[in-house]
Amino acid sequence: MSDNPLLQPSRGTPSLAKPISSSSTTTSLAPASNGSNGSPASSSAFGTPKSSISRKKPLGLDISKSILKPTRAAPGLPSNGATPGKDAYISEADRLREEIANLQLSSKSTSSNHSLSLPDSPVAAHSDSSTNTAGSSTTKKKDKEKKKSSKHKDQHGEDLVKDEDLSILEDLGAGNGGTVTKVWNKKRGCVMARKLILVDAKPSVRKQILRELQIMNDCSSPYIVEYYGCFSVDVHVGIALELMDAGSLDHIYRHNGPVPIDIVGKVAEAVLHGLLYLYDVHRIIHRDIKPSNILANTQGQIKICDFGVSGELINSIANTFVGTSTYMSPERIQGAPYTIKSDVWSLGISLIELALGRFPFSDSPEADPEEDDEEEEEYDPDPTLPLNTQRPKLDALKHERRKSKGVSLGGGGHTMSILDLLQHIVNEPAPRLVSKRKTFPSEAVTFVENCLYKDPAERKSPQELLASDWIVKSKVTQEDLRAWALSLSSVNKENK
Ligand SMILES: Nc1ncnc2c1ncn2[C@@H]1O[C@H](COP(=O)(O)OP(=O)(O)OP(=O)(O)O)[C@@H](O)[C@H]1O
Repeated sequence: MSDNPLLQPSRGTPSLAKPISSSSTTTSLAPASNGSNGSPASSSAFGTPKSSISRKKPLGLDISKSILKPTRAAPGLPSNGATPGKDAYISEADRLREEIANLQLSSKSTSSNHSLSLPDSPVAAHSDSSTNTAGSSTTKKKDKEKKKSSKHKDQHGEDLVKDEDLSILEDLGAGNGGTVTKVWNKKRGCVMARKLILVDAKPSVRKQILRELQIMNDCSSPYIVEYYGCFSVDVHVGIALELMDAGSLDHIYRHNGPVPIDIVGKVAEAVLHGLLYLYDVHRIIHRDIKPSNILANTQGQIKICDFGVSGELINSIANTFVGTSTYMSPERIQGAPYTIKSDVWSLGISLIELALGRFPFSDSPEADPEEDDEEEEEYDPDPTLPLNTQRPKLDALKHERRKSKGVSLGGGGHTMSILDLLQHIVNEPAPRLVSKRKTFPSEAVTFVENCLYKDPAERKSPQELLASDWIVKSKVTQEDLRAWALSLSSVNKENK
């Protein structure tokens, strides 16, 4: 996932939408919206780029934090002198959360303009409009800055999470924007995930990015990956996050096969709660919902990350990749404003992907990995087609699918380019939750259909979806989710 904590929302949206609209009847890019009402976004709301067209990067850095909700750090690591064990880690992680929460409380109690009222940050834009009247004095501003700067300090004036306290344990993954490693926080005695994003920006912009990221401090939800802090590391911006020890859903299905449909239902529920929390409480639209931004842990929790809070970060990611999300809704591809219903579309695509174990868009239903053998028999190479449109040999195909399931743009002998895919999303019927080999519950099929109406007005809202039968009648408990997470081969391997 990218740092949608940084970053993901509209990764590359503009640059992709433009070619499409020029080659089809699609509309040109509209100004980004900051909310479901479709009104034009303010310059900073939700980290939305001031001009979405000029943004090279996908939105959506991740990161979030739920200070008040206990989540267990991954087991198996020694703590500072304490007997290694689950309880030791829980208490360390909780202690850190409490410490941050206390700092927040004291900051808030001394001023209504607490540290999240940062200039140019999404929340800042929001809260400034209500609390900052024309007469804000210089003194007040200074006080505000002071509180901001103490936000991540402990009672000794030290940063709560500093890069030098983190020792690298292992790589967790890499996305377009950065790399993620599992780290041991020597000072706090707990494990964390550290995301490093290569940022191509001058020091002042870098500082601005770090300020904007502080908004994640204010996120507190059991459905949002917890944020512990951020810091500068050479040319990188580092973000310390809650370690989700079962990993992201894309890794999970790639290593374990399709996710059981009942578990997919709980994923849907968790993502919807997370989206609603972000929107209702912080007026943030996630903008980059996809399996790699949905994470699970062995506590049986499912959380989202990588929502875009820092426009500066999105703008400054050094990676030259001009990405786009293949999970983007048709209206977004056509340049319509982003709304929470765009996230609902991305959720629908992600759910199909998890249930089938492959990315749903393909020009051949035979792209189902379970059906590789059939494909081999049916494949009939056409020597008149260019080499790069020929289907590769089965072994290579299988290898490629294993490598790139989830962003599979190919199948059936042809390779779909990213522009073809975006055209396909706009012009063809939405994918459905169907498989030749499995029958899914009708409630699940209907739920996904409701996520994937191409017209956002018809598409259901998160509230409506949460009230649907598939969610309401689910009998899957958190204990079941825990058992599922513990059964994953990737998790088992880790624990050996
Ligand atoms: N908090 C976390 N706990 C455990 N694993 C994580 C965590 N955050 C990220 N990861 C792992 O690191 C991988 C890389 O994450 P990153 O956000 O850099 O990119 P991405 O979301 O996979 O791709 P993209 O940059 O295209 O969005 C994720 O796919 C996930 O497997």
